[in-house]
Amino acid sequence: MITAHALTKRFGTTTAVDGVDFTVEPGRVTGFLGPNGAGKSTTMRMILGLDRPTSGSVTVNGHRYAASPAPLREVGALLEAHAIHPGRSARDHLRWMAASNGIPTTRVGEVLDLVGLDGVAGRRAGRFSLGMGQRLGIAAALLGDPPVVILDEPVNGLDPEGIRWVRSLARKLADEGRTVFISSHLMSEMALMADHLIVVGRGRVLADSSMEEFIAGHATSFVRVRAPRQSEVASLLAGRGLDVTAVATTSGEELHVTGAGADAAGVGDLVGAHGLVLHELTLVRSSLEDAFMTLTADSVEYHAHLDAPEGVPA
Ligand SMILES: Nc1ncnc2c1ncn2[C@@H]1O[C@H](COP(=O)(O)OP(=O)(O)OP(=O)(O)O)[C@@H](O)[C@H]1O
Repeated sequence: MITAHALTKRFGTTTAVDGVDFTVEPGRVTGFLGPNGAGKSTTMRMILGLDRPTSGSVTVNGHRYAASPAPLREVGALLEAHAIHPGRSARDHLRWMAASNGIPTTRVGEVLDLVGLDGVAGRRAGRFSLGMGQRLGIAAALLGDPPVVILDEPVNGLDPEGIRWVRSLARKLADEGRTVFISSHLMSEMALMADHLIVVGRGRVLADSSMEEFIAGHATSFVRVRAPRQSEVASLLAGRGLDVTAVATTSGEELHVTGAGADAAGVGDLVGAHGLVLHELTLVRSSLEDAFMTLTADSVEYHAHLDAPEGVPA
């Protein structure tokens, strides 16, 4: 279990992590989601004792990780920038790590097999693709068979097969009862991988809930209606207690209908019973990606202002 309490990290005038509290529990995959610069890597580095908190604390299984006598057996971590000697083979890299941590070298073969690198274990790591490098980093993280696994953006650079593999590995590790903490800036990825979600923006926790609760609370939907006699349809629906908003689009005005009972069939039946004609009736679900963007909109460090003409500040 990982526990952060009022955890804060400042770099000069930048507050990278701003008084966060959270718990990462065993037996489930916890997604750590936030836009670039939200403070995810800094938080993970503090968990691992690589950065010292400015104030507050973070513990792994009740104590500071840096104080652990057998670090690799307690926490396995893949950080974004992992240093591997380019001239050393994958097998030698892992053997060296095992030896310096008192782990039997027989474990090296097991983890190489687990991550699918057994066929290329003798090749120099400097020649590895980004995806192979990620797999090697994950192999290193699992070397000590740790009960706590921390992976910072593990799917970066992986192809779809590799992404699916990370997903099933995370599931397997959680099912074995381990604490699995995975960062990402992609909501779509987290939705498929995590049971629990901690969303951060500008160093603060914006949401901490089960994936199910997050979806129920944030994924919204509305019914899009177009009709030749639009204002009559609008007043009919509003008269039944539905929330109706007229929205101007490039292809003319449309109605967005929300509220209890705002399903496409109900809207269609009601309008039909009053002899009115519809040209469009669509249930539109906002994606989880939209929910994440809305939640973190104020926390994004660098916005792309695509609609601003060149040279004009947006
Ligand atoms: N060593 C450092 N010195 C100065 N500022 C830093 C340092 N490390 C991180 N920061 C700043 O702290 C903030 C949080 O960075 P961090 O890397 O933790 O975010 P992140 O959520 O992991 O983002 P990304 O997805 O881009 O890696 C950013 O504004 C970053 O520029």
